[in-house]
Amino acid sequence: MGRYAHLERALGAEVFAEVTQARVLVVGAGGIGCELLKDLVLTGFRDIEVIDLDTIDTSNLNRQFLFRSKHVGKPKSLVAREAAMGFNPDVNIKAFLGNIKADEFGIQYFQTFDIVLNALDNVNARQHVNRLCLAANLPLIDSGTTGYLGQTTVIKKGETQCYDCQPKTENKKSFPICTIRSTPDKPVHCIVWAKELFKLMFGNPDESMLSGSEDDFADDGAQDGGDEAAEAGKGEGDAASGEDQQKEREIRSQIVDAVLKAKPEGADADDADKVRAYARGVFDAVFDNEIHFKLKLRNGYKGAKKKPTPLPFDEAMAATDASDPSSSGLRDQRVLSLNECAELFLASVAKLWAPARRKDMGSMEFDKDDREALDFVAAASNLRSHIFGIERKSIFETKGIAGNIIHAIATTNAIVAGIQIVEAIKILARLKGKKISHPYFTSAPRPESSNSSSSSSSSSNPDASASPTSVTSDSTAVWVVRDPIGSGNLLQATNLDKPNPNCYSCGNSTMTLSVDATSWTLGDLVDKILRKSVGINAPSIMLKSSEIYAEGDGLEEDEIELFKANLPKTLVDCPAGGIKDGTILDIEDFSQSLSFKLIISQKDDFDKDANPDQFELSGDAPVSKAAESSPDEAQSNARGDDADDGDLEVVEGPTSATAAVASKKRPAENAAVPLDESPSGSDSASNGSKKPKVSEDVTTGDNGVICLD
Ligand SMILES: Nc1ncnc2c1ncn2[C@@H]1O[C@H](COP(=O)(O)OP(=O)(O)OP(=O)(O)O)[C@@H](O)[C@H]1O
Ligand SMILES: [Zn+2]
Repeated sequence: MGRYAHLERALGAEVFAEVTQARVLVVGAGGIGCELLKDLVLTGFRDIEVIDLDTIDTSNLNRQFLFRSKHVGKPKSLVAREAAMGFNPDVNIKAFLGNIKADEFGIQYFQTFDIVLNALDNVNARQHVNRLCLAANLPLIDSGTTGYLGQTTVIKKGETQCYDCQPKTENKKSFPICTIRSTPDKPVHCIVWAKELFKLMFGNPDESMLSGSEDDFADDGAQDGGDEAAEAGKGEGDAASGEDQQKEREIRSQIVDAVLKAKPEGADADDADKVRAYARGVFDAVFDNEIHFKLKLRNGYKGAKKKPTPLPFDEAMAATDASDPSSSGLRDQRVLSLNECAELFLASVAKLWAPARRKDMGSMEFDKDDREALDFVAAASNLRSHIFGIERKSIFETKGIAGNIIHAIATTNAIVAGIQIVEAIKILARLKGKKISHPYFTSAPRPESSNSSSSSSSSSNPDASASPTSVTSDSTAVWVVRDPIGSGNLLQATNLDKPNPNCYSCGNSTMTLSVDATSWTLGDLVDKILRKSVGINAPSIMLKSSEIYAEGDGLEEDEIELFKANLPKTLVDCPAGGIKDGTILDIEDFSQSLSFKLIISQKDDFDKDANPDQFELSGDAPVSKAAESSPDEAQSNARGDDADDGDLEVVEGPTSATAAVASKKRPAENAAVPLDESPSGSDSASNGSKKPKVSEDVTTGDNGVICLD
């Protein structure tokens, strides 16, 4: 124990003993997860399990210090385990390569732990862990970072807000199509355009807004002022705009010809000169001819802050501008010269046409980690930026913008992981009713007024700090901020919020049902639980966004038949993946204006005498929300439902993983602290809402913008 003597002194022998005995689950072995494992082992924790679904990528090595280049391609969890055990071979770490959402990690699995530490990068997995921790009544410590900003929070059923208590508002940014096509004035506009060109050249051209289908013209027409303009009728402007549109169409079809019809086919594709000629043809079409012709139109580039200048290929190749001398020598960190951009454009097209990649031609999707795709987008966007007089960006910066990421910083990850450990120790001490000697651990959260933002609607949790039974009495949410606040602190603690009573995950309307899902049928569930125990009249049951059962008015004959056919099925054999341990059902009764979540916990060892019905139901029965506003709205937000209004949006900057914990009490200086997550991750919007056709990066329509195209 010698190596831990200092910890024993700080924590006291009793609490330290709890640390050595606690069973800890770490979810994620990426940037934060690696730090957590190292910290846990060095703090004396000995019984740890870690789960991660991914393998190690070269790009992880700069901050995930348990990994070395020889580990690239190996499972993160297993390698992290090996490395962490190197710090103390006596610890017991179990590692799983798998998805935390897999059936094997259900409520029963969670219940074997004392505490759960999240080190995840997406909303969906966080929501899942949150719900399982609620169902298993386990304390969860969540964390996240975005660049220099970070945050940790503690979640405990009934005591604090859970991850779903605050609806997540995605930080979506939309760009009008005409900005992307004709009037860019920021690097991001050119990068979005370059991704559309990538789609046109290598992906599904129909999905590229540069393909210029007739539909697009119709849409654009609507933007031009829509019905009113159409009705205003026959003015000269309209005639001009009609003429312009005709020419515009011609220009666009020339581009499409250069990109699609001139594609090197068959043997030509193996001929380097032919591929280069193709790349050159595209260059001429989009960087020279289009600009040249559109400038001649009456309304050409109307609304552009700065008129573009065509860029003939030879001019680009002969350019002698230096690449940014102030930046480092690394190619990705430098702003490339014009000549380098042109060369990179040709070279990346050639590499994307290499035989190994050709099978994906026509279906490629831009991926920021795909070297050639990134080079292409960096080259094309910078060439366009030059044409429109917009500042150019390094490949590294382009990667961030194109992939909607904020680069992770190792130090921030290390800080939040350290805080998670401190918070974990506080909770463990409370759980076991032990006192920690060191004052750091027992100082109560600071008063909200001293550090909260202007929002006053957020309620602190005086109950939690006051109640001796609460395990989160000493717990705080902690913010890592970029600029020192007050006395020079970069860390700021705030009280934990009380649970939101209307939360669909932890609010009153959550019940847990323990049954044997392999023998109970859906009919049993409807009859014994929903009707007899909960008192539902006309239940509708949703499983992962699919309705598996419903009754009541307004159903078609064939629907009724379909639902009835599900009743004799055992729970595990129900549609949409079945109902099993950890499944969360959304139950609704429209006739009573009532809805709640039913969490299933697998159990088959009931005492048949004491419990002849062989089920246990816990939680408060739902109450009718007829008079209240329904939580559905919040729910759909939090799930990232897209409003189906045909708008196309780009998620800019960090999303809300964090809004999660980042409720209203964040320090004012720190306007948006999101958790570590690639906002482009589609995980957060996975409920099958219809994806817009053109592009996820671009939106149609922007009031008041007159669009030529
Ligand atoms: N559902 C899930 N089950 C298990 N592990 C998950 C799940 N979702 C995400 N993870 C893991 O969480 C970790 C998050 O770590 P981190 O944010 O550092 O991501 P990364 O993929 O390593 O880095 P980057 O996204 O910046 O390239 C990743 O290793 C990822 O595999
Ligand atoms: Zn909640």
